Amino acid sequence: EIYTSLVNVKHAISLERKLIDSLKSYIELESERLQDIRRFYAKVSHLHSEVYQGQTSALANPLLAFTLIKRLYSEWPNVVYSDDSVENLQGLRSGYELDGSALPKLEDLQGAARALLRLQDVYSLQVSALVRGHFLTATDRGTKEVYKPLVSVPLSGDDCFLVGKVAYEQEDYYHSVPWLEQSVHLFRGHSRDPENQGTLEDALDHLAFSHFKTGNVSYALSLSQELLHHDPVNKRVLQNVEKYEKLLVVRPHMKGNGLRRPTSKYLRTRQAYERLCQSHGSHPRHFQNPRLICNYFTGGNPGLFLCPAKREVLSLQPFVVLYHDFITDTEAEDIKMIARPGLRRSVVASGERQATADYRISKSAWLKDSSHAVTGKLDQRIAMVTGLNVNHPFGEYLQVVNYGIGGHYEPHFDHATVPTSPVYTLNTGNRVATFMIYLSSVEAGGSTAFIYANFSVPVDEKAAIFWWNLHRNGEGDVDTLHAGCPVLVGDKWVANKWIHEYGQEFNHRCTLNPNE
Ligand SMILES: O=C(O)CCC(=O)C(=O)O
Ligand SMILES: [Fe+2]
Repeated sequence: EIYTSLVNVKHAISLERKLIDSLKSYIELESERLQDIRRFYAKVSHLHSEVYQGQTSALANPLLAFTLIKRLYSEWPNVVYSDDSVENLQGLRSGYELDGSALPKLEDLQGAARALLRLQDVYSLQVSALVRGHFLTATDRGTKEVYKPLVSVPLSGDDCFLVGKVAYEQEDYYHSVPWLEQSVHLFRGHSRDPENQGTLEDALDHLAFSHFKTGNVSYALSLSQELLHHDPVNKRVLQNVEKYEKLLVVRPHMKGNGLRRPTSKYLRTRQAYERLCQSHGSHPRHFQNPRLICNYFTGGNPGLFLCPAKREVLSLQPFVVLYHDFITDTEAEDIKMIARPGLRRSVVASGERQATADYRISKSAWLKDSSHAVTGKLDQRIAMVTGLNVNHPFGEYLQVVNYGIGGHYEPHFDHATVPTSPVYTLNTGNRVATFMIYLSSVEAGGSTAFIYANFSVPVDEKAAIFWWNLHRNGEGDVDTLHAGCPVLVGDKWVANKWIHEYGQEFNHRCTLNPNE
């Protein structure tokens, strides 16, 4: 899987660079081959126009007769049956196939297309602008540019076709329609490029059917008629046209029921989630609530006297704090470097087991090897600022996460909510607290959103965020429902340290008060 981590996407660039080199040498070889053929063509046609001049008498010259026979016997076959073009093509293909296992697969293409649809939804992006390479979001007062790329790369008709087709195949016509509209628009009046998979006819076909499925029969009819214009004997389309015409006779004003966004079973909290993702860091400030303080924090720990933690209290219920400049650039780079080889598709708890899910798109690695000085140092610092015991198994190993294209983690709890959860396999109780370090910045998107608590925290490079997942009585705090918003632009890395209940008996008092 490439699309679930930007590390892999970056690797794909070097793959393509190699392919460009081999395409260049293919073009050179083919040009030489064509040049040779052209020279032969020029030679023979010159003989015919200048020497024979259509007169067979010229063949009285034995030299001309000999060369004619030689040409027909051996020169022409050497040209006609040449293997050179096949050899050149094989060279090109073997360069491509050599990297076979590292090349994107269908699931990558579909995953990347779904990422675009997700970004379109969560950030209310206009498809027509996206297609032109712009990130415009619809607001009450018109449109706003959420991100201004250095270079805007427009999409082609075929690009849009593939995105629309992914939605179409999921019977998601809300998304297939705008993408296929763009595809049809871009394909019209263009000849077919060899690299394309779809054609104007394909796009018209899918778009017409999407409209038919959503009840817009008259539009489905006119698109099908346009399609017949290009492919007049297409039986299926001829039948469709007949069907649509009959339907319109019965109900001439049929307009369709409009496009409705498909409901997702995970997103009961979708509206709040998307609002928080769009608002780009919307936590209340200390001037709005005087108890939300910023301070240099030591917690009485001598280890912090010389360099106290820069602590900002973001929320009191649930209790969430942000530690600015928690990690140095070098430490963040070291952690990423150590984690890179171990990155695997992130999983989520699924009953008693763990499984991949569309609602968490990232790769992650557990840093189990305590021989790395940097992980030990971080553990020590986390223990100092939280006052908690983070040694394994009271703290889990550091989990380093790299998000992929449009990577996200939809609203979830970090703590176990069922007794069978894999969280309990350490036998140290539930995850009482989360300590999450931002190891990178991002250009746009990717905030951490607290859904019920109604605030979001933008990715703040080198900062760390801490919150209690459990109430003091050990019950899960539903207010901690949180999410990693889709990364709009950038390469987002975080590291999670989950701290468990056991081992904290003298550090974090529990309570017998059932309401606390
Ligand atoms: O990436 C984020 O902002 C949140 C990640 C998260 O909640 C998790 O990994 O459990
Ligand atoms: Fe989480």
